[in-house]
Amino acid sequence: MIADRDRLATSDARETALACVEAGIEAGHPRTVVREAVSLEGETLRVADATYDLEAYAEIVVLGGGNAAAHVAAALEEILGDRIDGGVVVTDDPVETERVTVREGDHPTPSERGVAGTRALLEAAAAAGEDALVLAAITGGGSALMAAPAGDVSLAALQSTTEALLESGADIGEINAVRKHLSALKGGRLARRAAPATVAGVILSDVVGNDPSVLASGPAAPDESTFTDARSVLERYGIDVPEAVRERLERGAAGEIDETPGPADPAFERVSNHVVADGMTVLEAARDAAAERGYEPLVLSSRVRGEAREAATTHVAIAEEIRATGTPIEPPAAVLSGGETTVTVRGDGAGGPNQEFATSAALSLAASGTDAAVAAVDTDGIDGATDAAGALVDGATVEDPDAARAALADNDVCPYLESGNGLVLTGPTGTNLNDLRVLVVQ
Ligand SMILES: O=C(O)C(=O)CO
Repeated sequence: MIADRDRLATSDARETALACVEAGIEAGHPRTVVREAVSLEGETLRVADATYDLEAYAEIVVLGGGNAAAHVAAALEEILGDRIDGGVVVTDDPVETERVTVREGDHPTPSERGVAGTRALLEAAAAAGEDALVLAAITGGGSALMAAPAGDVSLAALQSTTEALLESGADIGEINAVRKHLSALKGGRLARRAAPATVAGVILSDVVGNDPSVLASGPAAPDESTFTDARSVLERYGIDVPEAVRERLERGAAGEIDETPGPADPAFERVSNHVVADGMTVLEAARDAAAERGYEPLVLSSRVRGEAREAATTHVAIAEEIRATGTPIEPPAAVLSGGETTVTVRGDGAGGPNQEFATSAALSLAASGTDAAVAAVDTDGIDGATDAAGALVDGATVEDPDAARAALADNDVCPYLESGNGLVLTGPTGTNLNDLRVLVVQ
């Protein structure tokens, strides 16, 4: 899965960090987690802890989107075979399916083809009858991939708003509060389109806390955020948006446009959202891989967030403590965390949160002389808007601390890491369960 693995795995600590990354991503792949969470016995379909009597439904369709949505659709087809009548998913990681139509879109910036695919998805949702069972394959990346600009908002306006939001340092709940109010699908509007069909969300969570209304901007979840919240996010982060976006949010806040459907909306009477995998799925597998290699594992949290470079300093401090005093665990040890850090972009370069985390960690490791390797990856294989999943570093990565600091200052760590042989390249992994960080302390 990791390109040029041998070149990267130059020490036992680095090898172990890569093994943890691979084990975590593999454990979170839909072919694994969907098979665990979904099963068919006779006419009873189990999705997580819910059961559906298939005799009650005239058709079964798979609808959704996200980086891993086609893999979810393929896994559902394996389980349900020709019981699936059709469906549409929009993704940037296509895979062959027999019955569900896979439409390609783009991530992290929405595109024309994504809009076209999403139109087909909305049409399929509207066509689902009262006696249909909709399996909603929803995964991270869905917000950009399932692009359906609402009202007078153009695709170009949605693209520039998306880019400004992603660079602002706002968290995913804040970003998606805005996106939900610019969309014909997000914020529960897909479920409203499909109602009164029964909807069972099969969700891979890449958001801290697994809130289905935030995940992929909650196409099938009631939304409690408001137009006013969306305006506050833009104000809080000083985000400039095109006129049509500003006007829509203003009109919505003034009550001139319908709010996204909330929990009391009848559209959700037959909807249940099931999270079948999340960041902890990845962390548990990575923890086991570390233990198998003789490293004492310590899972810190699946909920780490905040500015990537600062989170790195804290993580390295924990590694330093382990090395210096054996607290809270004795080396050799592997410290693991998940969640999603952010980058407040001030410069004009290439990189992503995991690459900034790794660069900042490498600087701290070099400064303290700590013998540790650090891997930080986005489990979908795409960190920021680069081709790298993230990076693998140690204290030796930073030969020139000033150059590393300059790369961070310009948010241009991707070329810096590339020149130091630090980038981890996987290509699209088929899943998306947030970030994984592994610190292996010798
Ligand atoms: O909203 C999205 O698309 C995300 O990746 C978070 O789920």
